[in-house]
Amino acid sequence: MTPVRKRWLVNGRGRGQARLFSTSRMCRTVMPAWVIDKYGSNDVLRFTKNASFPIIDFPNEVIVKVFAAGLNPLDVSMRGGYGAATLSMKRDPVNIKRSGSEFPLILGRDVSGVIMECGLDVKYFRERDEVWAAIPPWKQGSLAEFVVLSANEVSHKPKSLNHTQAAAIPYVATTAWSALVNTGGLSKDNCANKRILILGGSGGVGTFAIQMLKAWGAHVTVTCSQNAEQFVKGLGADHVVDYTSGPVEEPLSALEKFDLILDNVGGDTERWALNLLKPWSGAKYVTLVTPFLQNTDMLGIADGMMQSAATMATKALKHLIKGVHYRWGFYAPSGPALDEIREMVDAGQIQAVVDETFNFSQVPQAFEKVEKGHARGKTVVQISKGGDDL
Ligand SMILES: NC(=O)C1=CN([C@@H]2O[C@H](COP(=O)(O)OP(=O)(O)OC[C@H]3O[C@@H](n4cnc5c(N)ncnc54)[C@H](OP(=O)(O)O)[C@@H]3O)[C@@H](O)[C@H]2O)C=CC1
Repeated sequence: MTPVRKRWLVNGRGRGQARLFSTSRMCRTVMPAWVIDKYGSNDVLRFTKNASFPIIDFPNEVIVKVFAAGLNPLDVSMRGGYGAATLSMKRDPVNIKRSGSEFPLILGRDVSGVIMECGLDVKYFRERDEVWAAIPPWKQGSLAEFVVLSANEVSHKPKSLNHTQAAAIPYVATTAWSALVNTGGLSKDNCANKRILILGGSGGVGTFAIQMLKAWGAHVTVTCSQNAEQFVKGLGADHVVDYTSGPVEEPLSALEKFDLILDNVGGDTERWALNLLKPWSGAKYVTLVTPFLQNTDMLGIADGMMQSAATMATKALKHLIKGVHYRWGFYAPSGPALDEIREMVDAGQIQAVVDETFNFSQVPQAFEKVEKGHARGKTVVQISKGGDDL
């Protein structure tokens, strides 16, 4: 690890644009991180002090020193190779060329930390700004001391949260925002009196979505285990249905119909959930559990995408005939969405729901916890000393 003085660099690796950026005061080539060198179960996780230090390749990028990292079910799936075909297509070709593959791969989609370095085109952030972000799954993740992100994926962290709390929000928040706002068409101005059903309300996405929708004035019904009932009511859920005490569609069918359903559960929910929507009123069912990445993993990019498009179109048409809209929801990176969410957090409308925290040496245990399921909010790993809470 050789410290180098700050300098300006022109990085010309043939991407068709000159890349000017400043290196850090203490320019390092390696850093501590948890990596995987192949896909598999928890034993593929490996701690190293020699992971490649992130590089600013584009002038709109920032390097963030990670104080806390949130884990998501996606990290467990990606550890096993889920999405590898599609994500490899989106990965930085320079990095792939450097190591010959996507490995060593760093997982971890949520980050809360402080900006250490800004590319020359970055206007909105400065070094030492406290930030949070949801890291796209095709980029190296936050289970490392540093991570590089585009400035438009980053947002200033809510002042009312410490880093551990802040790391519990970005990925589930940007997913819920994308599903409810971009796909579902909801906003703070049109939610009042809308009836929303959240299938799977006690996990990461559910606990965030309940709070956001309540802040926007919606009436929120939630399905969860009986032992999570008080927990989700405490977050604002108006009505709770226990899915463990029998087929959940029966009690739900007895309720007034819904304007939107957010499905965090999948499986056989599609068989009955769309019947719970108000027909011919623009009502939407948005599911986060889609076969998109699985299809490309199994069939290859072209066939997998065609298969997904055909499945999506067939289902959308089938339900459109009955007067309801069927949609797939996806995580979408968005600093601007996180800016809006920060305001709601700092206004006391949304709280971070941290299920359990682990330290940096306990990353395998954190994965085990997420893998066991039954989440009540989020699992967070504290990465570096120096955050206000560490
Ligand atoms: N398409 C996309 O881009 C994204 C998709 N996702 C997907 O969305 C889903 C939810 O994500 P996330 O909230 O982070 O996951 P979590 O693991 O944090 O939460 C899942 C929750 O659902 C509960 N649950 C399980 N089965 C049922 C059921 N039948 N009915 C009601 N609740 C149930 C679990 O608790 P318990 O078992 O105790 O009841 C748990 O609290 C995951 O499948 C994830 O992969 C997430 C982000 C992005």
